[in-house]
Amino acid sequence: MLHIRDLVVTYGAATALDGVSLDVEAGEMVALVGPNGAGKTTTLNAVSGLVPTASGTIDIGGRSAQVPEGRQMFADMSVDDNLRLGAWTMPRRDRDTERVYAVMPDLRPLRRQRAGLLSGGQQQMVAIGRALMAQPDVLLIDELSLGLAPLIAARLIEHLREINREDGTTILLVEQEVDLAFDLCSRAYVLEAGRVVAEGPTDVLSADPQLAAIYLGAAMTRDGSESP
Ligand SMILES: Nc1ncnc2c1ncn2[C@@H]1O[C@H](COP(=O)(O)OP(=O)(O)OP(=O)(O)O)[C@@H](O)[C@H]1O
Repeated sequence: MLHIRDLVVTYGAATALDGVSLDVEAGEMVALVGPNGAGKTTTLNAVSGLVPTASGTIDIGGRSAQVPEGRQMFADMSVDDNLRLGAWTMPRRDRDTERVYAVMPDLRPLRRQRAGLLSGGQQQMVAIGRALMAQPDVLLIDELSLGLAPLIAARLIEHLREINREDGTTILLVEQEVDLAFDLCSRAYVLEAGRVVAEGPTDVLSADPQLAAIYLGAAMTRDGSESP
């Protein structure tokens, strides 16, 4: 579904991605993890066409939609109108927000609320819902749990599981909380300094003590500080 080969992205003189290759098959949920500045957001932005690529190829076998870091709500607009914005390029008949409420019923009672008044977790649900309105084959999610309480983040993971199960939506998840990402995803890529340094089934990766010590533990706490 998504095939990236030897991708290089530069920002001026700085190389953010230095030959990244990754594959996400249809219906798969794959995690992209790694320390701050590894190039995770750049990878998603390159797939979405938000940053130019210097070389390499990106093949998507369908439509992609990105849930950006920081949610980016239109605070004065209702939940329903925020959702509809995700489908602005679609025919009018495809702008029905019911599809989102069906997979995230927690949002339904909030549909007329101003998005700016929602909690962080609710806003993240709207951000996911807005991306779903574009009926993507591949959902690219940047920092799902950032700033959220663990229970709320776990609830969002359940929603993603449901979205994947219901629609077969393929998911590429960038997430600092490795446990959370590995709970959802069966495979992962570990990025460091613009390169893939490890990849494989998440149960194998998390059982690798060297990898855990270097990439999946100390370097990966939510606030970027070292864990004990
Ligand atoms: N707009 C930009 N201009 C210049 N350099 C950038 C820009 N965006 C990112 N970078 C640099 O590119 C590298 C990769 O950044 P990126 O945001 O993709 O990493 P990340 O893995 O998503 O990090 P984080 O976990 O901190 O969000 C970093 O060195 C970063 O400083």
